[in-house]
Amino acid sequence: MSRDRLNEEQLANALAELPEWTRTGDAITRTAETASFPTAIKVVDAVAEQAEALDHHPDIDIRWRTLTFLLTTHSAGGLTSLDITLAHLIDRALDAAA
Ligand SMILES: C[C@H](O)[C@H](O)[C@H]1CNC2=NC(N)=NC(=O)C2=N1
Repeated sequence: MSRDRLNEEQLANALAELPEWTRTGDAITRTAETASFPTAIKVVDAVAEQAEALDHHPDIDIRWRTLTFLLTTHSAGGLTSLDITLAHLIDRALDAAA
């Protein structure tokens, strides 16, 4: 999968499929409240496994049962298709825990 930065048009198209995500400059973020702290940790564990498989890692903020994920591709200095792929996987992990 490409680690090239997405252009504005590619990014707009990709973000149209990710309504829960907010663009903040060169990153996208999603905050989600889970049912409990153990559920939040299970989501983080599932995401960690997928991030390893993808060799692409989110910044994760854990506050009791609220998780914030921040995605960017450090090596590219911006957003790439890896961030879009990981965002969809995180959406799926959150849905599965709901
Ligand atoms: C060598 C390895 O591919 C790199 O260090 C990877 C690991 N995970 C990564 N994760 C993220 N979010 N950005 C990167 O640039 C990155 N680089």
